[in-house]
Amino acid sequence: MDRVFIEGLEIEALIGIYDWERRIRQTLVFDLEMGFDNRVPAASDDIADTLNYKAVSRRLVEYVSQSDFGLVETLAERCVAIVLAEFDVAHVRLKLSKPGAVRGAKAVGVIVERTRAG
Ligand SMILES: Nc1nc2c(c(=O)[nH]1)N=C([C@H](O)[C@@H](O)CO)CN2
Repeated sequence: MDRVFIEGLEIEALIGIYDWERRIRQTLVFDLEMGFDNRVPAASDDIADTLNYKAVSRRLVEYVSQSDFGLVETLAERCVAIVLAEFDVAHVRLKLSKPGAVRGAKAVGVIVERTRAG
């Protein structure tokens, strides 16, 4: 299956389990891979036939900017649910990184892969 990807999408959010984290906004980084048959837009050369990565990015920015969760797991799960429900995507892989959250690590976070049911 072909894929459409979004790499290094930075979004500020209220996220974390500690008191100090509840008082600040932190930058999260989103890397997505979405299963999509790119042969149709390749044949038509029409943006309407694509999985529009700009539209997906905008939707995630809108959602994540307003979100408020303790765990990156929760936010990642909600984001993949939105992508599967609102876009013509059968499969999505999301790497959600929280840079600087652990001293000595460039980033920490989660990777989730979900396939649309049915
Ligand atoms: N698996 C997880 N571990 C941790 C999380 C998390 O969301 N998922 N969060 C924290 C803290 O919020 C941390 O990011 C602050 O530095 C710790 N572990």
